[in-house]
Amino acid sequence: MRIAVFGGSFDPPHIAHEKIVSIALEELDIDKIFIVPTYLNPFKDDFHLKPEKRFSLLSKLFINNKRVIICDYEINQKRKVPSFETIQFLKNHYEISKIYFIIGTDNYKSLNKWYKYDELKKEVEFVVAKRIGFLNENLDKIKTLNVEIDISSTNLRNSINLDFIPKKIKDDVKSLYKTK
Ligand SMILES: Nc1ncnc2c1ncn2[C@@H]1O[C@H](COP(=O)(O)OP(=O)(O)OP(=O)(O)O)[C@@H](O)[C@H]1O
Ligand SMILES: O=C(O)c1ccc[n+]([C@@H]2O[C@H](COP(=O)([O-])O)[C@@H](O)[C@H]2O)c1
Repeated sequence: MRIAVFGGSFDPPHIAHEKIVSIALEELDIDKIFIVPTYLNPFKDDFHLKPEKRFSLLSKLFINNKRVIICDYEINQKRKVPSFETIQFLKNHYEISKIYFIIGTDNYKSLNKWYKYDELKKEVEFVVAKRIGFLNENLDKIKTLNVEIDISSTNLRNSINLDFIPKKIKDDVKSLYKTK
């Protein structure tokens, strides 16, 4: 099986995440995409929505797409999980012949600080989702995805604009932020 791994905080999921998945399924030669919500990004100090909630929002969002798997490995560890470890988990559990790892331009810049980066880059091919507002440079030798939606979860947490929340989970996100 050829796969793409799309890891992220998804705190909350937004329409750029949805678009990344649909472009990846269309443009990468893959059978499935594994979306892996973090328990907590190794470089971050806290999360906002609980991991189980972020997992269930993603599950609802992609429920009808058989090529999308929402993977609970990281949230079940209840700690920061380096992507290298997640890749080992996937390789041990599935017959995998190719792994793309999708990240946005912001993460691409700090990749060399990731845990066991030199080993990780031998196991996966990084694909960069081009992000408005970041310098999308030095990407000529790399596969890219043209996302072109200027939104981040941070902006959405600061002021929830439901226009940027995928239709399927709009009501859930609305009530989550009302009750917070
Ligand atoms: N608008 C976007 N364009 C391109 N890539 C994106 C975009 N939003 C998120 N990504 C990428 O998708 C992955 C998961 O994103 P993440 O869950 O961190 O959302 P985010 O909007 O970056 O959140 P935050 O503002 O909390 O960092 C990351 O690699 C991120 O760089
Ligand atoms: O492995 C690492 O050292 C590492 C350091 C920082 C970020 N990551 C991963 O990068 C992905 C994107 O994270 P985020 O929070 O920007 O959505 C997510 O899968 C993180 O686990 C991984």
